[in-house]
Amino acid sequence: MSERSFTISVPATSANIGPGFDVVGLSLSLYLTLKVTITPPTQSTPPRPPVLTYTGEGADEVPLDAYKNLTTRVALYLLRCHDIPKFPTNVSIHVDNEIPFGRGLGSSGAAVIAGVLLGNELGQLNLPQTRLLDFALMVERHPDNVTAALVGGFVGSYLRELDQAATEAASVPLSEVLPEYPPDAGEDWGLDPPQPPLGIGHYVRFGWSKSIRAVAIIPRFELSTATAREVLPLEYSRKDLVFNLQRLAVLTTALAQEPPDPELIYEAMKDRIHQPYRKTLIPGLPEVTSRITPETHPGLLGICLSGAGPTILALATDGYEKIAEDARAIFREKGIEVDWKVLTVVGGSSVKKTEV
Ligand SMILES: Nc1ncnc2c1ncn2[C@@H]1O[C@H](COP(=O)(O)OP(=O)(O)O)[C@@H](O)[C@H]1O
Ligand SMILES: N[C@@H](CCOP(=O)(O)O)C(=O)O
Repeated sequence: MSERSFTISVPATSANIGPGFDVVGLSLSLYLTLKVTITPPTQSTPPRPPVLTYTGEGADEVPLDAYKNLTTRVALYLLRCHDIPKFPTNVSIHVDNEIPFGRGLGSSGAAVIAGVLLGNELGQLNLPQTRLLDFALMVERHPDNVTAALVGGFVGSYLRELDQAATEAASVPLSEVLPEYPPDAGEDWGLDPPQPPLGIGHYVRFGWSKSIRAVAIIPRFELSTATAREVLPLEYSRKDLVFNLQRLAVLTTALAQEPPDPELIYEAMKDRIHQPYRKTLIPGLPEVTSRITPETHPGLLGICLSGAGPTILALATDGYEKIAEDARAIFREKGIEVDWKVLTVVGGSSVKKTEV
């Protein structure tokens, strides 16, 4: 057996794009990259868990213990589901991450997809993309980020209605899907891991106008997705649901038209399902989304919360700097500093074998 080496690359994502809560996602040009090397065991190299090194966003907080790190725990979940109880010996993983944590740019979705791809490679499982998505959806249970991160582009997805048995299989607590593996437990993890039902997630890729860029205005504070979901109601009025459905139906096609129509898109990126409830967690959100318009900022198409926030996503064909700097000024009035980046819509995740 010879040394194997490969690179996994997963893009950031922006979910929702206004009205498409838990439905649509967009893959963007910031990357989580894993460089992986597997050295064959020799008599003098005793088995060891993967060695993880990490640079970039989150480097000061991410666990480097392979049994605690989100990406490697997801990889181990895949391996265990295929009767492989532990990591192969002598795996080295260097992670470089450009996706900021807890900002609404899909860092956790990217970490989960990286883990699924890592498990698939480590176990040489050759799983099809649809099955990889099933595993990702057992961990991150809203499909918008993980689907866009895996397949790339502007994507809409839904979860298949499952029968009783499959619903139970897909509803197991996350702690059973991803236990915090004790490093000294050897191969004895106890319970068989819960297998994902087949074909949970389904998606379609929409068109995307090549002239549209995404300006990400990124506040310098973290907001966990879990916290930003806790403030949402469990029920909505028919009026609010119809408001969002009308806009989402228009938006998915409007963003593919050449040239894109700001009048149509600005209104179609409005939302009544999640943003109004999240404004308590993101000072400045209503002001930024209402004061920056296509009339005040030529080139702007529409503006919304990115994922669960706090990042603001402005879609535009021009005028990127003015949009971002004016958003910065509004956030500053609330005592919040931001960074901003102009991003492009990119393809999905890749795994490339590298020569050693
Ligand atoms: N590359 C990574 N490696 C390990 N854990 C990660 C990575 N990226 C994100 N995470 C975990 O996901 C958390 C952020 O997830 P979440 O609250 O959903 O925000 P986001 O909007 O960035 O996805 C981080 O605090 C961290 O625990
Ligand atoms: N639909 C989800 C998307 C969360 O995205 P993230 O990038 O903030 O993790 C939601 O709005 O809760």
